[in-house]
Amino acid sequence: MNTDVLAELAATLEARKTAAADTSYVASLHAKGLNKILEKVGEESIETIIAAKDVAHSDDKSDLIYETADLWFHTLVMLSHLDLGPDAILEELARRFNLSGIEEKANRTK
Ligand SMILES: N=c1c2ncn([C@@H]3O[C@H](COP(=O)(O)OP(=O)(O)OP(=O)(O)O)[C@@H](O)[C@H]3O)c2ncn1[C@@H]1O[C@H](COP(=O)(O)O)[C@@H](O)[C@H]1O
Repeated sequence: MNTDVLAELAATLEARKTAAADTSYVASLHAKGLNKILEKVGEESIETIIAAKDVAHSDDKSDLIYETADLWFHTLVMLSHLDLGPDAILEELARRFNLSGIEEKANRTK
C-alpha cells in the first residue's frame, strides 16, 4: 500500500488553502466553505454506494475505484478545512490493529 500518495496529496491540499479560487478546485471549495465541502462529501458518498451496488451486476470495478477516489479526495479536503490531515486518521486506524471490532466498540467512550 502506498501511503506516500496520501502524504503528497495532503501537502498539496495544505498548499491550496492559500491558492486563488479561480485557478484551484481545492481553493474554490475552501472559499465556498464547510457546507459546500460537506455537500460534496455527501454527493460522493452516494455515488460510491451506487457504484458498489453496480459491481454486483458486473465484473467492471473501474467506476467503484473512480468514485471511491473522489470520496477519499473530498474527505481529505474536509479534514484539511478543519486543520486535520490523514496522519490523524491513519494513527487512529493503527491504534485499532489487533483490537477486535467488538472489543473496540465495548471500550468506546463516545
Ligand atoms: N485528486 C483530486 C481530485 N479528485 C477529484 N477532483 C475534482 O473533484 C470534482 C468532483 O467532480 P464533480 O463531478 O462532482 O464536480 P462538479 O460537478 O464540477 O462539482 P459541482 O460544481 O457540481 O460542485 C471535479 O472537479 C474533479 O476534477 C479532484 N481535484 C483535485 N485533486 C487533487 O488535488 C490537487 C489540487 O487540485 P487543484 O486545487 O484543482 O489545483 C490536484 O493536483 C489533484 O492531486
